Amino acid sequence: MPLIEVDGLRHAIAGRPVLDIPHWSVEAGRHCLLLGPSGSGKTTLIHALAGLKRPDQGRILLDGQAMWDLNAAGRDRLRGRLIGIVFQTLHLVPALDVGQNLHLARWLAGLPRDARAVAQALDRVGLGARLSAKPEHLSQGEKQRVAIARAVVTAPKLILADEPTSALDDENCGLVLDLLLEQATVCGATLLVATHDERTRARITDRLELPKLSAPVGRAPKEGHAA
Ligand SMILES: Nc1ncnc2c1ncn2[C@@H]1O[C@H](COP(=O)(O)OP(=O)(O)OP(=O)(O)O)[C@@H](O)[C@H]1O
Repeated sequence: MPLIEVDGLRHAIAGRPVLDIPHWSVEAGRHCLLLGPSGSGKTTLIHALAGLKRPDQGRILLDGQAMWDLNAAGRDRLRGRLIGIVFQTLHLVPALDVGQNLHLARWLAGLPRDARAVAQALDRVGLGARLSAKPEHLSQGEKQRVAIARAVVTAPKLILADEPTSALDDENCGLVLDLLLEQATVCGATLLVATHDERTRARITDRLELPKLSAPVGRAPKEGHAA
């Protein structure tokens, strides 16, 4: 059974078409790349899948549930139950230490407090010793690993990772991909990695290629006016 099923998905931003996906599905447990040049709508699709940005048209089924038929609270619950997200800009909460960032993710997912689950998730990314560190005291690579640990501390069925490697050198790119694949396997999760990083192509063979639907413009036109 598909974990992700998308039909007739269309979205425009400021009058410019960004997404047009007639049909796409990903079977449970598969690893899939979401490929496309900068501006092709990868982040927009990740946010639509996660119930964070409503698409203009179309249907998104996650584990058989229609994400956008739910109200905001229902979407929050479905996201909490099913999805772990590694955001492009990581979004660690700077005022909270590493452990608290992971506890917050579990709380937002409606899960009970579980210090062991948090410690295990950090151990699995090699950061067990940094539980009490604030994000500002971590290197970029360490922050990225915390973001991965936070995405999997809820034992999600779907891991969404938005451009997790493009800012990394070859060695760290390989390490982060290894970690994502390993964590997906540990959780038995479906993994979707959005990227324009060519180095990821050899590691994950399933793919959705997004075309760029319209040329970039210097300034976004007003809502409702096509570029
Ligand atoms: N808030 C916004 N206002 C205007 N245009 C936007 C906004 N957000 C996104 N866009 C435009 O929508 C298009 C798709 O953006 P999106 O971030 O989804 O692409 P992407 O493939 O993830 O790009 P990248 O690889 O650079 O992160 C781009 O052309 C972008 O400029």
